[in-house]
Amino acid sequence: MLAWRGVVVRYPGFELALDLEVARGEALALLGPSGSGKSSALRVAAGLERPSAGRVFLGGRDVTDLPPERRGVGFVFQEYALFPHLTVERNVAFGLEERGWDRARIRRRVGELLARMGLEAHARKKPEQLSGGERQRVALARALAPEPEVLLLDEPLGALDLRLRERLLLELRRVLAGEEVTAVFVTHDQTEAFVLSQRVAIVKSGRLVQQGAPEAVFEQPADVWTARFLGHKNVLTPEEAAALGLPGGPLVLLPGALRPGAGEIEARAAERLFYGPRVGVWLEARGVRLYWEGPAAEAPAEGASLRIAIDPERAVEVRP
Ligand SMILES: Nc1ncnc2c1ncn2[C@@H]1O[C@H](COP(=O)(O)OP(=O)(O)OP(=O)(O)O)[C@@H](O)[C@H]1O
Repeated sequence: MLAWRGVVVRYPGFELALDLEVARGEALALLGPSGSGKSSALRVAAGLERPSAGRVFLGGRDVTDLPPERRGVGFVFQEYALFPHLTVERNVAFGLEERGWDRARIRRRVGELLARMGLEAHARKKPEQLSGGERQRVALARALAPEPEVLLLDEPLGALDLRLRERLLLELRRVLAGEEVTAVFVTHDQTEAFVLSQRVAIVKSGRLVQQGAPEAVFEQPADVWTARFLGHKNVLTPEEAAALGLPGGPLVLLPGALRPGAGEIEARAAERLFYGPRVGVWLEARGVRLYWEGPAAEAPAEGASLRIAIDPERAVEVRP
């Protein structure tokens, strides 16, 4: 449905080189740290930026030379804010009027989207009268209104507080499934990428380092950098692995690999962090710092000495 083929974007001191395809109906997350080139990839797909080399395909058609409005993509970018002088419903209707939809059809589509986004009560308000989360939902409704085949979202939950993010995350997930749209979104937050997408593509310094289903990528990261970026805390050098009696390395210990209270390895609970539903404990064992997380009832007390076991089945080898 969407493909970057040999796409290169160059700025002073930076180069993005990308070959990537997104299937029809798929939700793909472009995941990477700040400055890795995710937004550039998205802007090239939207037509907001021309690549220095390579082509962009949409539905099998080469759209590299087409302007954004002729690509049939919807996008939600920070800089494309809502029209401040228009009400919520007029914002959502705007693109449909431009496309010459008849009034009855516009009214139907706008009503449907406002209902889906929980915005009916705000239909007559101006953007300045809305909260950040409501504005984000309007932007999403506006992008979805003309039934684009492809939806491009740059940090769609970027500026929101944690609770609102979680709520909008679920809504966005429902919308993506309900609209049967092909979606690509950019984020630096791995949980957001995991929850929303069927596939994640991880970008580092303008290069794709790994792609796959969220669980597959999490359970088998390509290398040490990717493992850490995805949030793994137990990433062991070969020396640390050897100290713990594990062959090979670098190794990533997957969740569930550490069992406190059983086994041969003597350890000390250096820090106990109460997160609410779960407790995190930093352990020191044979000169190696290890992280365990689980329910409070199973967590060792801070300062306690204990024995731990490591399940070698839950240790995966990664490239340095
Ligand atoms: N118009 C531009 N002119 C010059 N350099 C640019 C331009 N746009 C982006 N860059 C540079 O290209 C690199 C990649 O930028 P890009 O916005 O694609 O990264 P990103 O991964 O989306 O980052 P972030 O998560 O911070 O938005 C950065 O180093 C950035 O400074």
